[in-house]
Amino acid sequence: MTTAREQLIDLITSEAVFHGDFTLTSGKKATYYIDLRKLSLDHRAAPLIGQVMLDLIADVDGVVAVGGLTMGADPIASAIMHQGVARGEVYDSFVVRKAPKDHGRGRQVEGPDLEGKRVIVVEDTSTTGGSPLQAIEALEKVGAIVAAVAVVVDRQAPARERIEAAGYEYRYAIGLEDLGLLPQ
Ligand SMILES: O=P(O)(O)OC[C@H]1O[C@H](OP(=O)(O)OP(=O)(O)O)[C@H](O)[C@@H]1O
Ligand SMILES: O=C(O)c1cc(=O)[nH]c(=O)[nH]1
Repeated sequence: MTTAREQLIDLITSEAVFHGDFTLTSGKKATYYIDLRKLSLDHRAAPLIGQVMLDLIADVDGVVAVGGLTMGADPIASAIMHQGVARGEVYDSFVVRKAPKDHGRGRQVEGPDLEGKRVIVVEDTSTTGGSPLQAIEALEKVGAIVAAVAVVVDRQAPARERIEAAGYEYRYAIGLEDLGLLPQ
């Protein structure tokens, strides 16, 4: 029987890798784009993402919540939360807005109160690591303790180096080699 990770790799390879000329969040150019939103919002793939990410973060102690910079991170955090409940591993989820809300409570981090709580920043695809670093800045402003950054697909651009240089643990579930792609 194939594992959840193997099934997820098959789905990403066949349905979420697009070839062409792309501009990335960082402004870098690339000849392929991994559109994980296409799968994190898909009923076949979302439970697999939840399971693979639960396995990835299982040994990080004392974590009460997972989430990241909206919107790529949002369905990843939800998948972890829902699959976690099914496994008896309880995580809440949170959403970090790209900027604080300009009305209501003016929050940038939405969800449970995270002051003094250990959290994991999640991400769908990581290239430069700028998005998780932005999420970390907002989380630390509300007093959260970031235990690690956990990513579904790592593009082998400088995300690991930047996040580790900033003092945070970085781990990922699927690398370019798993998808038959070369770093750019
Ligand atoms: O490692 P980085 O250089 O930060 O790039 C990766 C980010 O880019 C994508 O999000 P995008 O900025 O396209 O926004 P979205 O999630 O709102 O679609 C992706 O979901 C990551 O969050
Ligand atoms: O760097 C990015 O912006 C990026 C690359 C990628 O492959 N997929 C994605 O969603 N964002």
